[in-house]
Amino acid sequence: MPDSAYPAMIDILRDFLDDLASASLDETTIGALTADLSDWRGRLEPLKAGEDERMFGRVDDVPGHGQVMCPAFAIEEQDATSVRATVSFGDYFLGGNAAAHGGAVSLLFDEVLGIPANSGPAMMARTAYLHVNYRAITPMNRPLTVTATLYAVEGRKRFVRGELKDGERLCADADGLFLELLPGQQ
Ligand SMILES: CCCCCCCCCCCCCCCC(=O)SCCNC(=O)CCNC(=O)[C@H](O)C(C)(C)COP(=O)(O)OP(=O)(O)OC[C@H]1O[C@@H](n2cnc3c(N)ncnc32)[C@H](O)[C@@H]1OP(=O)(O)O
Repeated sequence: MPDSAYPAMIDILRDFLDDLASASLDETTIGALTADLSDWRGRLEPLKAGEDERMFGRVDDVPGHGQVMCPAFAIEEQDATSVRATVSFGDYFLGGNAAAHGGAVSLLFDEVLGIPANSGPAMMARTAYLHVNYRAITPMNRPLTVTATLYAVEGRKRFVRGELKDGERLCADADGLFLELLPGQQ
């Protein structure tokens, strides 16, 4: 995707969602925003495309693959069985009491554990289960470290563990089973 403005547009969209989530809105602003968003719906609707033609979540060389569903993480280290990345939960991912939403933490783990689960040449693997333990509050708006390691492979089963840390403090850990798809399996 050389020279595309898409990654910068996704960055602005992330910032917009953080600003929206952290704002106290008056009725005039809500009305203006509704009109602008409605205008954009009209512009985007005719551009609907099949999965293979979409960009959202499918851009390999930008953090988060160019989507805003999950916090963008930046990979610092990666090998065949493990990955380490930094991530920050913006206001859009606030749960309550200054802690990140648990669903957003799970979504992050699904994405990050999916990397070592899918790093080999074999068929793609899908998440069969993802067990998440919330060990301490996941703080907002600061760099955290997320890691994932493929620790066992049994036939089609790939077992992956992950941790989310604020410095040395463990915020959450996860254990996932990813199953290699069979030929023809969706
Ligand atoms: C933010 C967006 C950005 C997008 C940007 C894309 C970027 C690209 C990055 C890639 C990163 C992908 C990471 C995301 C990955 C997903 O999130 S995938 C979406 C969530 N997962 C799903 O939708 C899966 C839904 N489930 C299924 O499709 C099927 O259940 C499965 C997982 C394919 C397994 O079905 P199956 O092949 O029929 O397997 P089955 O014969 O039932 O079981 C095989 C064995 O596994 C065991 N097993 C199966 N399920 C379980 C279970 N839940 N617990 C324990 N054992 C189990 C069975 O007991 C059996 O064991 P054995 O008897 O052989 O010892």
